[in-house]
Amino acid sequence: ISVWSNVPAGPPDPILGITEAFKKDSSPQKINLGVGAYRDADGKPYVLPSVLAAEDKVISERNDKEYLPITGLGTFTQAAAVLAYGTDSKPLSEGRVAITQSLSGTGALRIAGAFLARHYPHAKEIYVPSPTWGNHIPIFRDSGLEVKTYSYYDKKTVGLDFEGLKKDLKAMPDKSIVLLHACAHNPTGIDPTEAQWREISDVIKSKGHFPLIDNAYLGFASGSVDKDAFALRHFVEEGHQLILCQSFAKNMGLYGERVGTFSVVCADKEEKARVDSQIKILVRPMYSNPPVHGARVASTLLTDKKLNAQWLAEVKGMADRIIDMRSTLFDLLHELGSKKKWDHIKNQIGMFAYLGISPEQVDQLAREHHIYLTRDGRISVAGVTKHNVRHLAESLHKVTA
Ligand SMILES: Cc1[nH+]cc(COP(=O)(O)O)c(/C=N/[C@@H](CC(=O)O)C(=O)O)c1O
Repeated sequence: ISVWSNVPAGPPDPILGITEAFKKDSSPQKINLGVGAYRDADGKPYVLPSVLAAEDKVISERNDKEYLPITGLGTFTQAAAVLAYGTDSKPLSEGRVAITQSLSGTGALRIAGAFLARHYPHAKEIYVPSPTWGNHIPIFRDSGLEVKTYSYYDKKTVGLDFEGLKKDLKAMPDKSIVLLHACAHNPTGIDPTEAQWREISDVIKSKGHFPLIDNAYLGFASGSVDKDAFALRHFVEEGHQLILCQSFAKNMGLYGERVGTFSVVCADKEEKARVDSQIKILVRPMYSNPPVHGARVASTLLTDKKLNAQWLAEVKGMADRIIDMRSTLFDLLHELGSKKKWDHIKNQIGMFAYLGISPEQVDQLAREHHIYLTRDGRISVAGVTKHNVRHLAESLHKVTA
């Protein structure tokens, strides 16, 4: 018998599998609201003009294609760190942030899982919000950590279960590892307020928990980098020694270029050097060194003043279009006479809206209305446009009336 006869057929990815189903649908009315990838006003993939301009500049430099260092392109990682931690970040100015380029956000999270499993002395499990981005669970499980959850979403209010969240943080063993979404929580689109972030930081500090911050939407959520970086920068100012995972897939539209960073806030320069050495020991046998093109484009966008200003305007443009579609969908549902409360569609932030509908209603939207979204009722608002928002509103009204 074949050597692989014991390999079972596995299920399609809950998110990427939606796109497969969408592609099979021949209806001209079909809408893909599954994968969290930005679409322009015509529903097309969007390559930011500032990215194209940066790419032209990179290509004109006729660079070589030598290996990058294990931790990637230094000009990129330094600039990416400043973007996230801020120009006046103490740990950065004191030279105590160890950082490596990563294979986008997923790669950064995988390095985080492996680093914590190997070096974190107090626990071998990680607490993630319930719900969280689907891929978080296998990333940390495959890294050798046990995955547990803490309360996050309140079905009744389609809002944050803040009391439950604090209760769970207090109930965890001291020094637990806690995953936090820096902004634009996936899949709910529900973020703590600044006041709630301050309380969360206090509870985490009182318990000595370790914050692992996933920042996949910096600038893309509110349109302002500084606003979206509030939680991260507050935690750093409060003295938390955290890990940060950055992705430039969404805010630069560099999805397929796989551009991100993994960084660790250390106690001092000497510790940073030790941590840096262990990051290299982890990465070298994982993929040796990262792809160079996307990092050069991102580095140009972060360091060239004119292109940086253009890029920030374009990120705000993407955020604004999504925010506009939230209001349009809300208004249309109201116009159609829906009796349901849909305020959460407007109040949520970032790429996604968590509709609060059932898996059966999700199936009905696909089967009867050719609208594709993940079974948890999450839609990528980035996939909603002026052309398809009426079909979406009418269909949503029909399945929830
Ligand atoms: C919270 C979060 N963190 C990390 C990532 C990783 O993205 P990367 O391309 O590795 O930088 C994603 C991607 N989320 C969307 C795409 C996907 O599932 O891969 C999504 O939720 O649809 C996240 O939503």
